[in-house]
Amino acid sequence: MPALTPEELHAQVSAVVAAFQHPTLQQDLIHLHALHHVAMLDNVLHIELILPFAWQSGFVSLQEQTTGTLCRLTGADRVEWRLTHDIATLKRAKNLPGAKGVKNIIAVSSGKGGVGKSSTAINLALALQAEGATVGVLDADIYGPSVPMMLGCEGERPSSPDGKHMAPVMAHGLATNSIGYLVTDDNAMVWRGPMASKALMQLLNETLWPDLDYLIVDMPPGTGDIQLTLAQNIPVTAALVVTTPQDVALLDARKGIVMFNKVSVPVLGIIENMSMHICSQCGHAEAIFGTGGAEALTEEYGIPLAGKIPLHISLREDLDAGLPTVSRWPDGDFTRLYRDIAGAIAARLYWDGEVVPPDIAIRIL
Ligand SMILES: Nc1ncnc2c1ncn2[C@@H]1O[C@H](COP(=O)(O)OP(=O)(O)OP(=O)(O)O)[C@@H](O)[C@H]1O
Repeated sequence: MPALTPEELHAQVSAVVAAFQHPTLQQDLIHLHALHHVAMLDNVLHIELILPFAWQSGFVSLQEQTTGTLCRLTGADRVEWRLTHDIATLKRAKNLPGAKGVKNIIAVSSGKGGVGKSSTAINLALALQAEGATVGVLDADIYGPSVPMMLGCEGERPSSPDGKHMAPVMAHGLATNSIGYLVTDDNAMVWRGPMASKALMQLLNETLWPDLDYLIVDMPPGTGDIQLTLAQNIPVTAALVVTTPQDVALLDARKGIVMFNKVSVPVLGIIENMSMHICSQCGHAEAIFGTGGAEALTEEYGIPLAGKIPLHISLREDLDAGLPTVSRWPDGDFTRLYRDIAGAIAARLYWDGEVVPPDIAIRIL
């Protein structure tokens, strides 16, 4: 096969890459300006992509689906792929100035306690990381700060390099801070609303976050004053509402959606947790909390169903061991599920959002 000119090579690769379809792509990769570099060296085709949202799973599909065709069309022996992420900063609700070092904040909330908001927040944070992003977690769940326990770093304390700011606790690659690192016993439980909101805003603004693509904020459950104040003041890009399929949880999830609407925070999706019980003995799936509720909610508010996570004993055991499922079983089925949800969320955040210049993080230490 005669060697292609660089222009011909670029045209061939562009055509194949442009034809690639994936649920996360609302425009093809060429229109997205993702194809950064194409070259043939020693009969190895080098292709570099730059994506504005966390896209590792999409990248794997692209390689699987196009490598053979590309070799055939270009005469290359193999393809050397490279993906770089340059995650876009997206417009925040009410154009609030961002938190230093943080590109995008995603609030994970629930209308009521115990639906698995923290479990979902942590596994999604780890899944976004696995998808190629740098991620942090702010545990704002003042009434049950479970993030330290779930990440296996109970008893740790953030250090302070300057006596004013806190260096986050690093756990499983995530930069984390939690009221649970700072307040022992049940002290925080008795804080009144304004005190709690102030403490949480301080936690957000006085943590020395490393450059983060996404900061997941595990919100306190419910829709009271604290939640409303936080939803209003945290520079959130979008929110996720976690619910279970029971009517009572759905009723509260509805209140959560209304609360975010009130303060102009877009709700990116609803996550149905504990949607099916999967028996650890026989694998039988049973809808012990009912079915169809989250779908009804998504229809009513025109908000997408971001995903359904089953109720399974291993998800709880992993968290109790301080080794969340996505971290403990990187190739497991539940990890696949969380990564699919995370990839879809990252993409939707980008497609629904408006790209703004990142804040320049200036910190005086
Ligand atoms: N899908 C699931 N399968 C099995 N166990 C789960 C699942 N989701 C959550 N759990 C378990 O349920 C319990 C409550 O979860 P979690 O603490 O995440 O809820 P929450 O909504 O954040 O609660 P709160 O708001 O009261 O802090 C935990 O023990 C957790 O491990």
